Amino acid sequence: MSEGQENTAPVSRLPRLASPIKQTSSIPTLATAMTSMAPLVSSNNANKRKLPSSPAVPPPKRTVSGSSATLASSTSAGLRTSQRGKPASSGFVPTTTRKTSATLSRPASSLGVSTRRTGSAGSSTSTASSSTVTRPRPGMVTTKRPPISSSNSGGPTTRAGSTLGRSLGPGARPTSRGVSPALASTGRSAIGSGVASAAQMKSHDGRIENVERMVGGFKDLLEREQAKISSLQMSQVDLQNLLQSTQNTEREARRDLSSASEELAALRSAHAREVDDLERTINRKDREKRGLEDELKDSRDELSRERENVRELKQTLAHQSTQHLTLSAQLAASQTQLTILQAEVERATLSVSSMKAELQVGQERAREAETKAEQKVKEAEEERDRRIAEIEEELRAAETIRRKLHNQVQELKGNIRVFARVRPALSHESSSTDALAQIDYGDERTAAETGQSQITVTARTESATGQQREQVNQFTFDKIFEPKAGQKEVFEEISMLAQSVLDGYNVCIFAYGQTGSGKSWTMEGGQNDQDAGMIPRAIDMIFAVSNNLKDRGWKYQMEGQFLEVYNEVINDLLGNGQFDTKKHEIKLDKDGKLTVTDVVSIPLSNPRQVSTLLDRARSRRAVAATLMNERSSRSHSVFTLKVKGINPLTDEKCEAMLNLVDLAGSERLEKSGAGENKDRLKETININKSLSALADVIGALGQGQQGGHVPYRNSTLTRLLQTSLSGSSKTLMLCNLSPLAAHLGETLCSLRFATKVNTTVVGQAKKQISK
Ligand SMILES: Nc1ncnc2c1ncn2[C@@H]1O[C@H](COP(=O)(O)OP(=O)(O)OP(=O)(O)O)[C@@H](O)[C@H]1O
Repeated sequence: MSEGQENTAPVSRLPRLASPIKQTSSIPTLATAMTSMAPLVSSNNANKRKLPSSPAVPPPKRTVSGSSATLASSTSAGLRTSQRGKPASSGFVPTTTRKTSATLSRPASSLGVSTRRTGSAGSSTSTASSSTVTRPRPGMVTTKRPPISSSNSGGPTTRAGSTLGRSLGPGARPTSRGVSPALASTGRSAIGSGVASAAQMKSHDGRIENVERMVGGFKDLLEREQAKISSLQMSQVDLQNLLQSTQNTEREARRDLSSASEELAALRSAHAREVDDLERTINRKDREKRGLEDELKDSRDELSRERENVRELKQTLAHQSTQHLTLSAQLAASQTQLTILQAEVERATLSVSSMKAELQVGQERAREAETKAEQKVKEAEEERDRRIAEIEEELRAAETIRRKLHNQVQELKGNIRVFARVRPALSHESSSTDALAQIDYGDERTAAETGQSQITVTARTESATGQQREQVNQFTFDKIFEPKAGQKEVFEEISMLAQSVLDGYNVCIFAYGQTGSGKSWTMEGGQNDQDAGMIPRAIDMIFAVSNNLKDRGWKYQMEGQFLEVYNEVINDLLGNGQFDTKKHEIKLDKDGKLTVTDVVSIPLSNPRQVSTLLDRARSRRAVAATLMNERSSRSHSVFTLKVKGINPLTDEKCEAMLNLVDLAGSERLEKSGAGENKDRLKETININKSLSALADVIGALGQGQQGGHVPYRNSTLTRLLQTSLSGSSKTLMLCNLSPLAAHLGETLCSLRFATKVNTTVVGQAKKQISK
């Protein structure tokens, strides 16, 4: 609330003080009139000395009595108001009131003096004035003209007449109309001087008459003034009474004002508190309103959700009603079934009870039987343990015998054995009869009985005369594998050799044949288990057998190394870096143990490590494309598994090596297509040199040159395989053959080489006993 607004309310609450304000404003008017009249009263005496030059203006009787009446009514109204209620202080003007009182007091005193003088002037006038004062009524001031004679009698009138006579001069004479004696004496003295003429006398008479009229007028005026004075005195009394009551009213008004101010202040503070309270209430209500609006919004949302739920529930209800009907029908059917089943259950319960009784009898019997059986089992276990111990002892003896027999068989078979394997025609190769060479295989039953397999290769040539000639070439080997033979079948024949490694014999299996005849396939094989070649299968088997031999006291340690002979240089295929830059030397100690310097040998604890090892070696192999095979290997690869075994039970030890060799392609120079390429030419020359050195070594061994010279040193390959090609080792050559007619010449060369090896009788294999 603003300052202006605060001030407005109290003012509007003080209408009762309007009358005193009017009264106050009327007081100065009355006072002014009285003040203006005071000189008139006081000038009565002066007028007696100095006559006015014009007739007096009739007195404003109505104004005075009207003012008195207004004043009286205003005063009485103000008093009534004051007595009835509490007048507002703000509407009251004390300063003006005080000023009015002061103004009023002065004329009152002057009037009092004048009244006293008037009273002493004549008893009739004094009486009239007294009666006027004692009965103050507004209409009492009249224009009644007092008789001139009464005016002439009395001191003041005489003094006035003498004064007038002095002013008129010595010529003035007294008149019967009440001219003052002084004036009359003045006229008489003038006449008495006898100087004035008749005209002058006439003029003087006129003047005297005028003066007399003026005197009469003055008297009338005087009377009216006296009447006014009386009236004013009455008014003064009224005013004094009014003043007194006004002062009382003022005091009351002041008290009222004070209490009103206090009340106003209290009201203002209360109002302010109320306003604060209201503002707080409004704020709280606003917050409540916002909260309610939020709640309303939430409620609406919830309502809409509930409606949605109700709608869904109705749908669900309808659906469930349908289901309920269906279920009711099913329930009725089920109850029927239940009744039937309950009957059956009752029957079954009866039979169960009888069975339980039987079961109890049976259980007792079973317990008895169990006790007997446990006793028997215990006896049987003791017998079994005793028997196992006996069998193990027998087994160990049998193992020793088996080893002896196994090696005797191997020796009987010859320490160098030759298998031939013909690969199938590949998908990209023509499978027409003309494309394939005519290769026939001997009877399998005969082969099984004799231990020797035959292969017949028929070569058709045309003579210079155009005659068709047919050359039949028959070869006999330890085993011949037809194209349909899988990796598993081939390995079954090799596994006995691989097992000999665990018996302490050096074993060398090498794949020989022209490029693309299937050497790598036979030795390494494909990626899946079915296509796995001889190397992974041999490793798997050796680990499996070594595990089995643990029961018989054998403990084995194994290491693998993978070397490559390329252009007569040894590369370590497990070495670090992409290319092996180290120079490796082959060393043979006096105990006949062969080692290669600076090659990585990886300890093998499980067969899975071997596939990682083969992948690593394969990526490092020098592979070059030739006309014969798009992925032709131009080097000899030699995988060596070193095995060390110890049997604390039998106090046996053994140490041996398994060499699995994938020889480079054996094709002749003109077939390899390497003639125009120097690198290829060098590769082919080195390959042929090493292979012919291998043939020479085998040939030398075959000629029975025991203790004679065997040309191992003619090639790196024969030096590396020296221990495996000596009489103390077991050697297997796998001769790989192509089925294609186009490769017939190479096939016959390979078969002849293999026959040469096969007929070689190498000395007895010797078990390698480690020291
Ligand atoms: N018995 C087989 N069964 C199925 N595919 C074979 C068989 N033998 C060889 N192959 C396939 O014949 C192709 C040539 O074989 P492989 O690479 O083993 O010949 P290679 O004599 O080792 O040749 P290189 O001397 O150039 O290494 C390969 O694609 C191989 O998969």
